Amino acid sequence: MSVPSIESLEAQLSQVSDLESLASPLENAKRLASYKAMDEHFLPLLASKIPEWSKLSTIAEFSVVEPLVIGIGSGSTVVYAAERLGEIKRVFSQYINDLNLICIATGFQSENLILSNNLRLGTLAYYPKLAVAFDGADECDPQLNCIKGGGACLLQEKLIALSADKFIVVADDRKKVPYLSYSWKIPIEVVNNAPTFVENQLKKEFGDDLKECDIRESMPKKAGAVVTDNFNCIMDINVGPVHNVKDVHQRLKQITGIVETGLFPNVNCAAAYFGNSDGSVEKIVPQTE
Ligand SMILES: O=C(CO)[C@H](O)[C@H](O)COP(=O)(O)O
Repeated sequence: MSVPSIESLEAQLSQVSDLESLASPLENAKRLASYKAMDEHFLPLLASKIPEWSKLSTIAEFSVVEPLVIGIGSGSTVVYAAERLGEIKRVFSQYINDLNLICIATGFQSENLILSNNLRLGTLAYYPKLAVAFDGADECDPQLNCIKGGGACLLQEKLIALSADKFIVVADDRKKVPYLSYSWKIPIEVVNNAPTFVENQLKKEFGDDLKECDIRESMPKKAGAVVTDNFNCIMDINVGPVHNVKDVHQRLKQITGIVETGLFPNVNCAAAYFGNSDGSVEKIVPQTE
């Protein structure tokens, strides 16, 4: 059997337009954005690892030597990114002995996503350098600064995003905002006995700009506060519109008891894909000043 071209394998991947419609236009939009992002950022990476592909004469002859390390985030949108990666692995594994594809999770949900799509789970300790990380966002501004943490995974999400050569956001179009804290509060991960201390420090630091400061509750599923994968709690705060993302992040970070903030000033976010309910996807790359 001859080895098919990479392009013909890519053509074996499902076309979103041929897939059964999901429960709502919003879910279709999330899937569309995720599939497009995965195709545009993972497939070229995979192709670059198998440059001698055309010279192979037998199937299952080739293994990728260097691990391809990918971050898979949390939330409801990245579910479709993991699904697409699982499909790519399935199709290419017909011809490649070992893709050597390792996925790093941003938390409990993300681990299950990786495993349920038959992807190989690795740890950040063992694979500290990622080629690319895919994740959702609660808000994303034109410079691709983000608010994350709607699913309380912000600490691990930031570790994974910053460990990657590039970070790719997948979202529906509700997440595209002119500036951060447009409609979302900022989640902050706080040591679990420190919310009162932190609130007092926030009042000192932000004065009247601190409009809301709530401990995130788990009710009705559990009485009491949400406990993160790192056994901390989450506070959702409103300090007004955030225009200088780095500055607000740093002012929060210097408060003892705040482990991490859900503000993600853009360091390596290369693109954001926003799925629209009309079936289109808008791709945004950072604006240069
Ligand atoms: O930051 C997150 C979890 O901590 C999520 O990525 C964010 O909340 C977006 O979720 P969704 O894709 O469900 O809109």
